[in-house]
Amino acid sequence: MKFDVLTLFPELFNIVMRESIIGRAQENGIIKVNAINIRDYSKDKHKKVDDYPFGGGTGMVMTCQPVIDAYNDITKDMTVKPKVIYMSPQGRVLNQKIAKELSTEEHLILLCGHYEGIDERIIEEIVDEEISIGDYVLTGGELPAMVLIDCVSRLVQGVLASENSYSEESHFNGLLEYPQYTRPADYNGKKVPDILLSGHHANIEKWRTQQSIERTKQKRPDMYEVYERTHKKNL
Ligand SMILES: NC(=O)c1ccc(NCc2cccc(O)c2)nc1
Repeated sequence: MKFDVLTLFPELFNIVMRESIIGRAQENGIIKVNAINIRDYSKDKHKKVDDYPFGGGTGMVMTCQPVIDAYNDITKDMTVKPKVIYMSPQGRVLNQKIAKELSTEEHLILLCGHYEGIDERIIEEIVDEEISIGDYVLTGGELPAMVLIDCVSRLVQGVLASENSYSEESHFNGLLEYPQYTRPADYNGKKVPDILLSGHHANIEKWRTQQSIERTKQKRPDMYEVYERTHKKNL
């Protein structure tokens, strides 16, 4: 899966996306993250990429020309135009379901805005979808783009060590994750629940499911309400 990222700060991606699981997935050729510097496409003699908003107001707006020219350049040889996602506070809020949908795409283009946003005509011209990582405003779309790349990439076949490592985890099955323990079995007098040391896998699975349900009910009643509706017969 390939991500082309249109950004004013490509170095951010070159450093962060080279580390850990995403970095290894790039080395293995499963994922490719290609950061493109929008500023390189500015035709302004001072390489300006923003300007004052018409109608007044504080802050600056990203101009059309550098972004549209960058998009046209990276897609000029593509027969199928990839989906363009603009990271914006106005977007559909990212969740595990959306991440799963996006992980089936071969190629995504992510557009990172800055300042107070981008000229609306960019959205009309090239953006297919706006996605937000939550209801708050950041200084730029780069962190949201990295969050999206991380949560989508880990669902791509071969990125995580084992497929089922995400199928049981939080949000994937509509529940929060059960508590996890590792050695030592007794840490400062705090013991690991006996059931987990029993080696009885059927009982362990039952205990874990019950823990997930209880945690979801307590921490995320909104998620529990959906789970209850879809599983009411088993509860
Ligand atoms: N919640 C998010 O996903 C998110 C995304 C981007 C962003 N900042 C850049 C920006 C972009 C557009 C308008 C705007 O006001 C600010 N901040 C938060």
